[in-house]
Amino acid sequence: MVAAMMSRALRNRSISSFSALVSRFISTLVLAEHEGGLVKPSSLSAVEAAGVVCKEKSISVLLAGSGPRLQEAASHAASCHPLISQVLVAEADILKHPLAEAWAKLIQLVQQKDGYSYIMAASSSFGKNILPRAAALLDVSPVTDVVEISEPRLFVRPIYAGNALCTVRYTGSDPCMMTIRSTSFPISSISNDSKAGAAPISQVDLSTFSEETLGKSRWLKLASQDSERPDLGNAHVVVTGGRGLKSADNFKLLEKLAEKLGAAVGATRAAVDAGFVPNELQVGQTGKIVAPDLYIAFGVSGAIQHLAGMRDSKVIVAVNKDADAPIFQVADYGLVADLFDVLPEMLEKLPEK
Ligand SMILES: Cc1cc2nc3c(=O)[nH]c(=O)nc-3n(C[C@H](O)[C@H](O)[C@H](O)COP(=O)(O)OP(=O)(O)OC[C@H]3O[C@@H](n4cnc5c(N)ncnc54)[C@H](O)[C@@H]3O)c2cc1C
Repeated sequence: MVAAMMSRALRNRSISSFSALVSRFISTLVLAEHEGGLVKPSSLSAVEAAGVVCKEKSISVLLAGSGPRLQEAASHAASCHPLISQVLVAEADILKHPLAEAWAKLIQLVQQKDGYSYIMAASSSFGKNILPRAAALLDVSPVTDVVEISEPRLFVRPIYAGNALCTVRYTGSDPCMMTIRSTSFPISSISNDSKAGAAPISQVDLSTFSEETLGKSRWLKLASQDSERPDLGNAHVVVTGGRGLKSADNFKLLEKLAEKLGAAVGATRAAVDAGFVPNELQVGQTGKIVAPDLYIAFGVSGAIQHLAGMRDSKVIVAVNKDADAPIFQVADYGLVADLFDVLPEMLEKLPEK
C-alpha cells in the first residue's frame, strides 16, 4: 500500500507531497523484553531511541511469550510510555523463553506483514542474541551498540572497546535494524497512569509459525541469582570488586556494602574467572555496560576492557593499593589504600539502608 501511494505521489510530480508521504510512513518496531508483567527499562530506552528517528507517533512494541504475565506486560507497554502507538503480542508456547531462533522468525513474520522502516532492541544479551539473526533472515546488516542517533540513518557507536567512536551511515534497504545502548537513551517520559492514553493491543497471527522451522536450540533452564538488589544494568549505585578481593568469601563484604547503599554488585572478568562471583555480574567489554550515578571499584586495576563497561558512570570512586593503577585515570575520587581496611570501616560507619 505504501509503495502504491508513493508511486501515485510521484505520478503527480508533487515533490512536497512525496516527502510528506515518506515521513508519514516511517514506522518503528521495538522488540521488547518483559519480566514479572512489566516491560524492562532497557526496552523502554529502545522506545526513547525509536522516538529520535520516528518523530510521529508510530512506534509499535512487540512482546512475546505465554501466560498471564505476557498479558500484564502488554497492558504495561500500552500505557507506560506516550510514544508507544501499538502493542503487538505474540502468544505461543514456543515463544515462552527467549530462544533467539524462534524470536528471529517472529520478527521476520511481523516485518513481512507490516513493513517497518526501523527495528530496534536494547543492546542487552536478549537483543544482541536475537536482532542479528532476524537481520540475517531479512537480508539486511544490523547496526549494533548505537549510542547516538545524529540523523535518521546516521549513528554513532563505540569501537576498540569504547576507546573511539565511529559514525556509521546506514545505506541499506528497509528495515534499518539496530541495537541501542540503554545507558545512552535515558527514559524521559514514563507514565505511571495505567489508564492514560493506552495504545491498542493486537495479537500477532501465528498461524503460519511452525515449530519445525525453529532450529535445534532447546531451552534447558534459567540459572540466575535470586537477589533483592537492583538490576546491575539499571542500578543508580554499583559497587564492583576485582581480583584484589582475593576470594568469594571476601565478596560477601561487598554484598553487605551493596545492601547498605541499595547498590548492585559488579565484578571484573578476573574476579569472575577466578570463580568469586557468577558471570552475570561481569562489567566490561564482554560483560554488562553500566552508567550509574555512582560506581565504586575495589581492587580493580582498570584494564581497558573493564573501563569499556563503566567509564560513562557519573561519579567513579576507586580504592586500590597501587597508586599507579590505571583505574585512577578515570576516577573522580581515588583512595590509595588496602581495601581490607577500607571496606570494614565503611561497613561500620555507614548507617543501615
Ligand atoms: C577480549 C577480552 C575481553 C575482556 N573483557 C573484560 C570485561 O568485560 N570485563 C573485565 O573486567 N575484564 C575484561 N577483560 C580482562 C581485562 O583485560 C583484565 O584482565 C581484568 O579486567 C582485570 O581484572 P582486575 O582488575 O580484577 O584484576 P587485576 O588486573 O589483577 O587487578 C587487581 C587490582 O587489585 C589491586 N589490589 C590487590 N589487592 C588489593 C588490596 N588488598 N587493596 C586494594 N587493592 C588491591 C591491585 O593493585 C590491582 O590493581 C577482557 C580481556 C580480553 C582480552
